[in-house]
Amino acid sequence: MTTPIVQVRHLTKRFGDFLAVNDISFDIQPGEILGLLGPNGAGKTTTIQMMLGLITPTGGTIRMFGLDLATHREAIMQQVNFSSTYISMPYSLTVEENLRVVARLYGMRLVDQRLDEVVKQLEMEEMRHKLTRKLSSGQMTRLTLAKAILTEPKVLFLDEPTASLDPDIAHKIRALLQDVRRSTGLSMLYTSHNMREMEEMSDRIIFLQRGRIVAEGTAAEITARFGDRDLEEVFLRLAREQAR
Ligand SMILES: Nc1ncnc2c1ncn2[C@@H]1O[C@H](COP(=O)(O)OP(=O)(O)OP(=O)(O)O)[C@@H](O)[C@H]1O
Repeated sequence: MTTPIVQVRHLTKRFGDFLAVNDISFDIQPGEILGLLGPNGAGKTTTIQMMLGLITPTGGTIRMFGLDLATHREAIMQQVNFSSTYISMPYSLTVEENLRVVARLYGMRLVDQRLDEVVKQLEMEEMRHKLTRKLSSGQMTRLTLAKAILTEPKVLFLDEPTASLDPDIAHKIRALLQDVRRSTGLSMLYTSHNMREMEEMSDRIIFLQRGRIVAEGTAAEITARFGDRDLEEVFLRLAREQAR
């Protein structure tokens, strides 16, 4: 057995009387893509925000690389990055300037070489010198992804990484993430509302409903367990139950 790169135990978040995340435990192995699925309000973003140390858990522990996030956040975050549609970057800077700020924050060396590489991988040549305020939503998604892979993290949190992308570039980005995972052993926690994408990308999936894990396994295992045809049917069933 390999040692998990991420270990989450009994993680809980309460907002007042409301339990947004309710005693969840899971591991992520080196090189594994773990899908985090659940209807709106199930607790996915709250979980990711706790794993990035942006909000403090009410209970439970998060360990990465064998270290406790509560006491080693800075060391852990050097090896972690994330992409989310909610990220905002200074609009008055160009794409390249924004990426250089990220590189500086992470204390990266050999920035020029790495920048060229990422711009090429994400086909961002045309937008490289554009002001961030002038980007389309698909270009903005690519910028947040570039920011996420630029620092060559060991763990990547991807919250809807292909939102607003056209099918062609979304396909290329999924292939790129798989390539990076194969060549570097990168681990990912991945969310998407696109069930086919979740089936394609995730080695394993955890399904959240009202803050609790209600199913865990490969897409095929989860589908079989509920006796449904595909992940989409499982999702609809659990989303409708949560809404009741
Ligand atoms: N700061 C907060 N104060 C009070 N309630 C909150 C706060 N942040 C989140 N919540 C609530 O916690 C629940 C979980 O929200 P969360 O954003 O984690 O869900 P999600 O699974 O990411 O949903 P979505 O798919 O819509 O992004 C929601 O009911 C939300 O209203």
